[in-house]
Amino acid sequence: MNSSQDNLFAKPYKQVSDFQFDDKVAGVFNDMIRRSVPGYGQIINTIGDLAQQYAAPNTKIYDLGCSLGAATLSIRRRVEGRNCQIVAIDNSESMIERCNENLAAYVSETPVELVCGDIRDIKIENASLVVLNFTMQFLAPSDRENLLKNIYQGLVPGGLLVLSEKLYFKEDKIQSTLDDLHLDFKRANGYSELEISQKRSSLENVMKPDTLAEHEARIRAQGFEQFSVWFQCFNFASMVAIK
Ligand SMILES: C[S@@+](CC[C@H](N)C(=O)[O-])C[C@H]1O[C@@H](n2cnc3c(N)ncnc32)[C@H](O)[C@@H]1O
Ligand SMILES: O=C(O)C(=O)C[C@]1(C(=O)O)C=C[C@@H](O)C=C1
Repeated sequence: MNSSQDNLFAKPYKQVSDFQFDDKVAGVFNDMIRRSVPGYGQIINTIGDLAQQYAAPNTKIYDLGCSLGAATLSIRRRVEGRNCQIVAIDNSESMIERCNENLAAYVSETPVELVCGDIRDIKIENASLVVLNFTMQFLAPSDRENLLKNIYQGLVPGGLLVLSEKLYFKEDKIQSTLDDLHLDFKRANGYSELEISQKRSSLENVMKPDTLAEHEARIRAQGFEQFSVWFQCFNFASMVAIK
């Protein structure tokens, strides 16, 4: 996938503005997320494996907050021949434009409906798999329950939700220990102290992580029968829930 190197926060800003998924971010996003989220590549590959297990014939698969289409591409490779339709949605025009190019680079018989829109406004229907890969953390906390309701109602029985998120920990020493490990991961990937601190300020008002207990309680409250974390590295986790 095409992406320039992320140096968006490398020069000092007098005032750091709130993080947005604009054209600048979309242009470096593949590099940014791989250097910022431990296990991202593994999570993308595993979403494909889960699609192979869960995508039921003649159903839909939703990739909510698809960005450049990494999860959609991973899924599409694994569900050929099942008459599935993938619906990939993002409200950033720059992401959708680039996602469209990325999808067009590979031949596939599985159609992808690419939607530039808000995931809070669409109706999920006849879904065997719904993916929220580091997207829900950017919704206002008050909107998260409704989104999960919509997902639960739109899943077929036995359907799967994959939810990946940055986590917050209520226990202060655990929070600071795992946060420090994440910062070391970013340093090891070449980010400077200035880049790390400016990006942190930029995300502060925009990205509001929940605790794992909050995620589990909200998911189970919708009626999901089974729930587990299948991946965790430091303060990043990916969860599965089965209807
Ligand atoms: C961290 S990125 C997701 C990464 C992507 N799922 C992946 O696996 O590479 C979050 C994405 O969610 C999108 N987003 C945030 N809020 C949204 C909303 N309300 N509706 C649609 N997309 C949204 C952003 O534009 C951004 O592209
Ligand atoms: O928490 C951070 O420092 C991050 O950079 C995380 C994160 C994410 O989890 O989505 C935030 C914004 C970018 O989309 C890439 C990574």
